[in-house]
Amino acid sequence: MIRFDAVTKRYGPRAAVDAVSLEVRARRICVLLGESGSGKSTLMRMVNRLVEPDSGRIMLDGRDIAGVPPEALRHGIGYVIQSVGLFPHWRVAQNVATVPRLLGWEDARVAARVDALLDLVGLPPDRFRDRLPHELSGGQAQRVGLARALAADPPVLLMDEPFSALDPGIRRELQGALRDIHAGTDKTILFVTHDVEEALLLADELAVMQDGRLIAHGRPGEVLARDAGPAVRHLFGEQTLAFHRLGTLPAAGAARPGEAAAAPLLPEGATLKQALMLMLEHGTDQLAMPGGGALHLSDILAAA
Ligand SMILES: Nc1ncnc2c1ncn2[C@@H]1O[C@H](COP(=O)(O)OP(=O)(O)OP(=O)(O)O)[C@@H](O)[C@H]1O
Repeated sequence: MIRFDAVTKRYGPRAAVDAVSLEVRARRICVLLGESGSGKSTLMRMVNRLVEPDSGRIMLDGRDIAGVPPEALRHGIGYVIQSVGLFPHWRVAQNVATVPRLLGWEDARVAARVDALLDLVGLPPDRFRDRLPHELSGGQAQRVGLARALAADPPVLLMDEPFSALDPGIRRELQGALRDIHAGTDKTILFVTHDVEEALLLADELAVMQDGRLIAHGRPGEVLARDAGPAVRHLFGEQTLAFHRLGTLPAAGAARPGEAAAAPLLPEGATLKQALMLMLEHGTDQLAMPGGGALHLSDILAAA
């Protein structure tokens, strides 16, 4: 769906993005992860032509975006940024309706779409549609920003550290809301963050950047595999890499047949990290699996 072919962008002698080739498959959430200055935002901003590459090519649905006028391109790409960027004198409904209005939708269609989107992002339209941006909390403003990006139903969403400025609790709520929205709408999402926990929570695919280069790409479990290179180990923390890896492994895969008498029951679909947390919480070294079987602490250690 989004393909970068040897894309390079230089500022002076330094390459902000250095010969990056990456394919983001349709309907996936691909998280670009890397330390500050590694080139994540620059790579993302080339997709909607806010930045032009010096060399290489970016294909969107098989079409070279260099041949698509930026305005037309951006109508098919939602863009959400950390500072939200709502128009301060426009009410929430007007802000959300920006792109549908540019596309010439009729009033009734715009109004219905605005209400549906406010519902989708968890803001009851009756309470929120007539508010001004300064009457919103940071989390509510970010929800409006997400609604606005989704307004014309673009197949692609670019999200550049959208939740970084929010409190941890609100941030988790919005991460959950984004996963739900993604599950219900089939968008292809490119998401930039330097937060490892956020990346692992959201990513179908991880693309790890360092000094402008793509140094790892794959499913989180592949990127965090035991043979991960030094840069990935450093980013995820030498001490915590194995723990993060447990979060990518389904507990069901490590369980054994048999009973775990009187042991706590692990929820359906839990990871080994969740299993370990549950063992610590209950001070036990065994869990019962939903549908039968048992998971022992030694099974977790063997898989880590
Ligand atoms: N317009 C610009 N002019 C000059 N240098 C730039 C410009 N934009 C980015 N850079 C440089 O390119 C490099 C990559 O920047 P970029 O913003 O893409 O990194 P990032 O990984 O998104 O960082 P952060 O997480 O801090 O946002 C940095 O060294 C930055 O200083």
